[in-house]
Amino acid sequence: MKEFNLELPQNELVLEEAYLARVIGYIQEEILRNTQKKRQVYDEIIEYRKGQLDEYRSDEDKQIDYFDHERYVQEESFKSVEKRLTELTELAGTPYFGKVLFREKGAEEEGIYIGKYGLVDEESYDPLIIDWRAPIASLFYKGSLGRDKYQAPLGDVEVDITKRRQFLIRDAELHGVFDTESDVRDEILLEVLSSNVGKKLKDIIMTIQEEQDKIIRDRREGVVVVNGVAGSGKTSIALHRTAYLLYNHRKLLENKVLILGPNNMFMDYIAQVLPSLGEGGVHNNTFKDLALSLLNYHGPIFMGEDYTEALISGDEELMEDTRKKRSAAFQEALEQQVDITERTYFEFREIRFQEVVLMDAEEMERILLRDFKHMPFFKRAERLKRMLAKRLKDARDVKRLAIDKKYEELRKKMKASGEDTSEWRNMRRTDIRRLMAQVSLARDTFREFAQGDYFNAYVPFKTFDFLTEADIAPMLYLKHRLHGVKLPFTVQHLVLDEAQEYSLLHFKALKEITGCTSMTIVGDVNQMILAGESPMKDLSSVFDQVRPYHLTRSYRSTFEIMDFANRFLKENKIVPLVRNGKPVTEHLEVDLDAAVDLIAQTVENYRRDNLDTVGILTRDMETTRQLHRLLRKKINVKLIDSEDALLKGDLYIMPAYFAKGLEFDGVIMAEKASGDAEESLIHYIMATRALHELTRITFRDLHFY
Ligand SMILES: Nc1ncnc2c1ncn2[C@@H]1O[C@H](COP(=O)(O)OP(=O)(O)OP(=O)(O)O)[C@@H](O)[C@H]1O
Repeated sequence: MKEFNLELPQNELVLEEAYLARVIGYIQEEILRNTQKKRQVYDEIIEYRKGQLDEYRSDEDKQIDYFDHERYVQEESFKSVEKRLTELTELAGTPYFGKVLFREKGAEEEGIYIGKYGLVDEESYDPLIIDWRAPIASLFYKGSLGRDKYQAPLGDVEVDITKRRQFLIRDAELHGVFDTESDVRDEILLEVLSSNVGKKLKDIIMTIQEEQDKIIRDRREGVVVVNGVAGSGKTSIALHRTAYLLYNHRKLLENKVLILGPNNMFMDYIAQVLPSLGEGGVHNNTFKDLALSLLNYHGPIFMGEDYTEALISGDEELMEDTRKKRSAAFQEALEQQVDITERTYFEFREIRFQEVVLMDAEEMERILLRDFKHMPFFKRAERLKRMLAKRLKDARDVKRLAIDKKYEELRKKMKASGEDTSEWRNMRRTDIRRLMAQVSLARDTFREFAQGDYFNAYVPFKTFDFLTEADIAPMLYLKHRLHGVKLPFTVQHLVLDEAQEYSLLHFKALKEITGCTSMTIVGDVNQMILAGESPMKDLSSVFDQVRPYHLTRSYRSTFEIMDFANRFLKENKIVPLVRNGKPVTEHLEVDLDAAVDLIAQTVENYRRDNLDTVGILTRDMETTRQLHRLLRKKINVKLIDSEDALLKGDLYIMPAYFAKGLEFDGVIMAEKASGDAEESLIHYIMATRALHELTRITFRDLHFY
């Protein structure tokens, strides 16, 4: 690895080396202690198990009970010891990466070391390492020295920050140490950003920037909305914020965070970040999959890549329908439909059982439209059905009692006069049977009350004779309004990534279904697949306590790449962090054969430049498939033609809309020459996927064969 100057005065360096040695020594002892503890827990379990088996040799139920309980205890103690061992093993290589010196009012200067996990010397109670998520660790991520504050459980604490020091420690050795007055940045950040990406998104705790840290540590309550340019760290921020919130509100949030991303490929791409920060127990999904399972809809639906393809290829009808279904007017129309459904779904009428009126039309209307207005409509109908069933039962009991009474009197009379009573029994049975048949008939008149179907109410909104992706959020919203939709788990914090694609109805449906008031919403309004207004820009009409953030600085790409990508933006341009790289290369309007050769050649050049992952990004699926057919004769490239594909390997070809949120060391934009200004957003998405090198190749008049 690259060595940095160890630029401290000799005496300070000696002190730092000594501290590192102390901490590493302590970690190793802790590893030993925990390994023994693990062994001990294990042995105890084995011993105990043997004893139990002997004792309950003949009682299978007891044995099963025991194993259920034992498995639980075993899992709990094992989990915690194992988790700690994993953390300690990681700390043994890089125990910390930062230090901050500060003085509280009237107190001595003190210093704390910041690492991925906390560590306390159990004898002296000295905090050897402070977890980066602890409130006091925020001092390390502040933009400057001097007066500042951090949030403690009992309120803000004012401090004077006197020094901020960064360390590069690998394999328990000190490779670099710097004092930085301003943001955590400079050489370490540039070094991190200059390295190759790897196949999955990584954590950024060593180099979180102040503007990012503010969002990560913003308070739990309310809705944080981040609109940021490509590469500004939105996904990273959302995930680090999740880890931060879990650490500081574990009881409330454990297993109660839901992260929704755009597709499964993206979810897989970000899957490592939270575990690498020591956090699990978070629910992940895509909006589509979650919604379809809540809708319990298994019919055909035009969605995913087919739908996106149709949109970007300019299918006017589909675009218009999509725009319509994203609009505020459409939400209004759905509300009206709820209203119409409530008033017309059932006929308000008298319901009788023989001569008994179980409910008159007026009461039925009152129950369905007024008394239980706070409940979803079909829930009210279920309630109505239960009320009717109860009244029917009561009426039946009265009748039944009357039958019993009638025959009892008859029996007495016949007995007194010495008549044969066998006949009355049959008559009684027939009467009861008749009564039950009438009850059943009466029940049939309101049996269907509990079977309301939201889908019927949605039918008038179907534009085509099939459903499309644009119908999913409205259907979910409508189902929720009519039936009340419930998630199978509790959500206390909701994270939405790539949220520029969400319509008002998405936000409303999610808010109401989860009942969640704490959210982190991130997206880039410049990366919408179908250009238009994104409600993400102002969510105050949907949520309370909205705190918007705007990020313009990008960390992903070189200066040259960002400068190039800015061409495709009219406003809100990216502010590049100055990290220079190779110039962007363009080969415009070449013949197809030459283009294929150029792509293969560029991949080879990228390899020579030590780039690991390379993405060949096209505009649509047809170009992707055809180019893949031509390219695979020359290079081994993986075709990504489904949003559920797995990113295996290191050279891919895919349409740009799949690459949203992903990144590659080198990117080749490969497309037909068209000069269509409408495509600038797609170009922006393509260009901003690249970290180190970017090449654009356009080919003339493509006649694929
Ligand atoms: N403070 C940071 N230190 C180091 N790397 C960072 C930092 N912030 C962001 N990055 C890196 O920049 C890249 C972009 O981050 P991320 O994917 O989170 O951005 P994004 O805003 O979600 O991008 P997109 O809009 O393209 O989805 C990642 O490689 C990430 O690791």
